[in-house]
Amino acid sequence: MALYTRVKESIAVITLKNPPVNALSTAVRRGIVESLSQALQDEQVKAVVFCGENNTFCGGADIKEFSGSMSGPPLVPMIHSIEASEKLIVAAIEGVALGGGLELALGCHYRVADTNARLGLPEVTLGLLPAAGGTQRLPRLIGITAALELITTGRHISAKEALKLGIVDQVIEGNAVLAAMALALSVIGQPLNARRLSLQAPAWVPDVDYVCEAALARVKQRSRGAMAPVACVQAVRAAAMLPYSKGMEKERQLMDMLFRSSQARAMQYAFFAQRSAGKWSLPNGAQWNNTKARNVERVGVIGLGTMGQGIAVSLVKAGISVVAIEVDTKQLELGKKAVTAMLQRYAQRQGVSSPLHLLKFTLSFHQLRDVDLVIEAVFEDMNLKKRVFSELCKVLKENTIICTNTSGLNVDELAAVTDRQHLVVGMHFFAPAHVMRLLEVVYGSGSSPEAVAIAMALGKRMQKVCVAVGNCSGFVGNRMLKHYMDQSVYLLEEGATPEQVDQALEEFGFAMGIFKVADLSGLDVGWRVRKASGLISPDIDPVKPSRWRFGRRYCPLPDMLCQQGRLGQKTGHGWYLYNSPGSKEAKCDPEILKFLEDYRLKYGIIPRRISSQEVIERCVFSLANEGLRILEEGITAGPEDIDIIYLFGYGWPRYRGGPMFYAAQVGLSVVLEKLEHYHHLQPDVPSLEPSQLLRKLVAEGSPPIQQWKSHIKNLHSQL
Ligand SMILES: C/C=C(\C)C(=O)SCCNC(=O)CCNC(=O)[C@H](O)C(C)(C)COP(=O)(O)OP(=O)(O)OC[C@H]1O[C@@H](n2cnc3c(N)ncnc32)[C@H](O)[C@@H]1OP(=O)(O)O
Repeated sequence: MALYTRVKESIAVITLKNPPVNALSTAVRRGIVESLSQALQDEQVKAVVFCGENNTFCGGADIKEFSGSMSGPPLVPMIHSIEASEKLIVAAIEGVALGGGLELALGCHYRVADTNARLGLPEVTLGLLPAAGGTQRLPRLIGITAALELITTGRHISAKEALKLGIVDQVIEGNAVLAAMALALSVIGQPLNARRLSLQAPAWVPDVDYVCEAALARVKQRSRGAMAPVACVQAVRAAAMLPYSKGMEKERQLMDMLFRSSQARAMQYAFFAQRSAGKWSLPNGAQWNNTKARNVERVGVIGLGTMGQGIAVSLVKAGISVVAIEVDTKQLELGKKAVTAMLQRYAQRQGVSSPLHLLKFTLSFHQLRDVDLVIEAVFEDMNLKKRVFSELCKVLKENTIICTNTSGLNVDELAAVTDRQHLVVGMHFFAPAHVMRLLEVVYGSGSSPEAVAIAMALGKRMQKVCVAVGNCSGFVGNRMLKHYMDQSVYLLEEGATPEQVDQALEEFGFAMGIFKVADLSGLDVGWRVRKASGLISPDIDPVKPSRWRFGRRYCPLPDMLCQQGRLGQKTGHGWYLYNSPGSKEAKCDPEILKFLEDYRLKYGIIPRRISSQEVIERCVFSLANEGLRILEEGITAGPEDIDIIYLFGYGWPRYRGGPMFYAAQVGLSVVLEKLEHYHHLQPDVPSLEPSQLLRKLVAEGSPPIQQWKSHIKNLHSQL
């Protein structure tokens, strides 16, 4: 709703009330229309101030309403009547003015913001465009180029930047509502036409066509198949080329197309999935709102390799003191140099003072005696990690949390060597740890809810998107990835090339195809894991290794590449060829094509043409199938957690929602049918066998993804 109040005789204040972000729900829009009409009818009122309750102007349209049938006053005519008002209207922006919230403010004649306010048109991140006049009014206010940048990225900007761009008229420290009233009193009576953005022409740009074409090329390259950024450019171009009313018509047409799209549904799902992952819960009933996390101020980081460096940088950026440990002076100096350089660059870019005083580098475990939490980031070796954990217990305070950054080792086995199993959790960062947003917080069978809460809260402070997951081999992300990778190499055996598989995956929307990713990470990473798990042993023929291990299909191609020293980018060749070791541009390598041909000949495999559809079905459905198994086992609380892991850690295209959402969108019965088909063709690949949960969900009529949790609960109670 909206609250109407009269102050200072001649001023009416309309306060949006819809906690927590005053989204423009049906009730709020009704309230605005009624309050505005009251203000316009009251002869004593000369000016109106719009503001939001609880120092939050407005978070935009109510996204929850998008999935139902919309009712109540529509935004476009509502904002138009604000702009057309004969009485002066000022927006007092505190907290946020986002999406429809900013569009409402753009309909007002003046805008005042407080110094901490954030503004933006983030509709593109929801698969939409600013369709309440935002694509037409903003270019008229700040010019085509700046509007294109803001609308196509959805970036939030500070009040300071908004002032510089001309979006707000004043930025004040203190009460924006009082400042808006003061501004209103100082300009009452002045003509308003010059303040009505729909009546203005966008500032002239010498070559609008060129600017828009360049923007189009940029967004197409960046968004990898997402429709909304392209539509945003088209709408802004209409603002540059057409009169306001025609531009609005174009905005509406484009919005109609986007609003109905599966991409918009996926991105709106992703918005709520991200928030749902933050509301973690454990199988024992502990959850985010019934578990207190004590504060962490000092953290120890053990190991300053690539992961440790990134973790230390993220911690310091969050204002946390770090004691960083290495085994010898040389490693310590190397780590120190890298961390210091990263933080200095960060301070320079942000224009802040360097936070290096928060860092201490040492070789001595004794320096850890005061820390509240440690993150172990040593080499991925169980025995080494166990040794580190035992040593830590000798020096740490008795309530210090011990976290491991393992990417898949058993957290319970590690906890077992400590004197505090309840205080041990996994914090699985993704490389590079100071850049990647994802953090899997892994709870073991003995981890206390408090330890999980502390790790989740620390991750959030480090600006990570945290997902609580149970302890299993590879946790969630890497466990699922294994099946996706297996299918991709089987496809090579059967006739595909690395480029063909990668192209299909990139067209699907992945940031990078699987073989390019493997070359980037280094093929030896997986090789080491396979050696440790007994899949590679000295008695296996290196020239013609078996294609089966432990009774299951196995593809030895990656091992054979490693044996040839083809480890990826770092050696200048892997699945692709690179100009030199370390260079990034992947080129098709004729040697690999020959190698694959010889391999198929040696094993009597007749190559066949493989379609992009088959690549996607086999790689993506086997990934989703494993995700369903993870849900079945209760490793995550819901499908949203899995999707967030893939969106933030594995370059999954946001406009496809995540693997679980994608499976639901394609249709669970289709996924089931395809998996049955591929499993029939590959009976020696157990992971292709449709999961029990998939069969159950299909049998129960393929409920929407939001209802899966209750079906999973029933599955658990039947087990
Ligand atoms: C056409 C389309 C038009 C005209 C639009 O306006 S589309 C909407 C455009 N607006 C946005 O995209 C803003 C979305 N919201 C955010 O970015 C953030 O929520 C925030 C910056 C406004 C606040 O961030 P934060 O303080 O971290 O809080 P949360 O993100 O956790 O949000 C708190 C709860 O509010 C719910 N929420 C937030 N925005 C909306 C919204 N626009 N509609 C409906 N609900 C919204 C959010 O889901 C959280 O709810 P719970 O999970 O706590 O139930």
